[in-house]
Amino acid sequence: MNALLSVRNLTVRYPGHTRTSAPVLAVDRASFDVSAGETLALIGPSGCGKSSTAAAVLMLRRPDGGEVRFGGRELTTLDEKALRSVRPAVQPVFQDPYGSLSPRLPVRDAVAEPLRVQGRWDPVAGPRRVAELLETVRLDPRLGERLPHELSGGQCQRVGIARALASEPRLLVLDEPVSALDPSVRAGVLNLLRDLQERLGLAYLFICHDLPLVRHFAHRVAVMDSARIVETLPAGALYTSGRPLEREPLGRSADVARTGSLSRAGSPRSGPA
Ligand SMILES: Nc1ncnc2c1ncn2[C@@H]1O[C@H](COP(=O)(O)OP(=O)(O)OP(=O)(O)O)[C@@H](O)[C@H]1O
Repeated sequence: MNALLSVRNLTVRYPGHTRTSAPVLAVDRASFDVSAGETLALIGPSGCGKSSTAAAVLMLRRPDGGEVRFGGRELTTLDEKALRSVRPAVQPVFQDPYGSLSPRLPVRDAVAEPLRVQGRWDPVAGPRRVAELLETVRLDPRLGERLPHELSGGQCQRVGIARALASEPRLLVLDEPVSALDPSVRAGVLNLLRDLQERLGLAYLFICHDLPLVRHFAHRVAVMDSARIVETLPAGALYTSGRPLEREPLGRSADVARTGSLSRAGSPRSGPA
């Protein structure tokens, strides 16, 4: 099966922090595929390059090398005008549910915004579509009147997902989509994402620090360390029955895969979270 997203030798560099310091190599020749209906998790210690990879896939940052092929089109060579026709199909969902919404925009306008920006707003069908999108993410359409601060974190993240769905995407880049949420509401949002994937055949690039959650939610896992993808494996192979899986040593990332967790500081914790 042809991959929906095919990334080859992706390289992202940032300028050095001072005029004399060397550039930061944030992503070093990363290669991976994501198919329709599939979730590929991107895991690794803090600072290893996950968000930079996501930003390059979203074309929020032009890569410094490599290819990002989406739906058969090579994105890195497209100019901004050509990219505009592709952007709706690749949508982000970010970690901070409040930060990704404008504080003064009622929920219904936040969800309608992509339709307006893409010239697809219709005064009759538009409000109906917004209500339908809110129902799709299991929110009462009457919440559309509210401002983001009048919603819970979980409700706000559902609005973020509804807003992404308004563009009729084929790939969602989920950058730690539940890590800012109360543990009691995480499962609801993840179940929603899984149902949407099944119904709509969405592909997910899922950035996450929580390995038990990755094992539960993803199909495959790409392990990043120091800007490189060091291994890609089935999510079920991260570890089995809570017992460490015997694997060839791979340095820090292998420790992470064995022990089942990552700390924000980048050092693995001593056991499954
Ligand atoms: N705008 C920037 N300018 C300079 N360096 C940056 C910039 N953004 C990220 N970096 C550096 O690039 C490297 C990769 O950062 P990135 O945010 O992609 O990692 P990450 O794996 O997503 O980390 P985290 O899990 O903490 O979010 C880090 O060394 C980081 O300091």
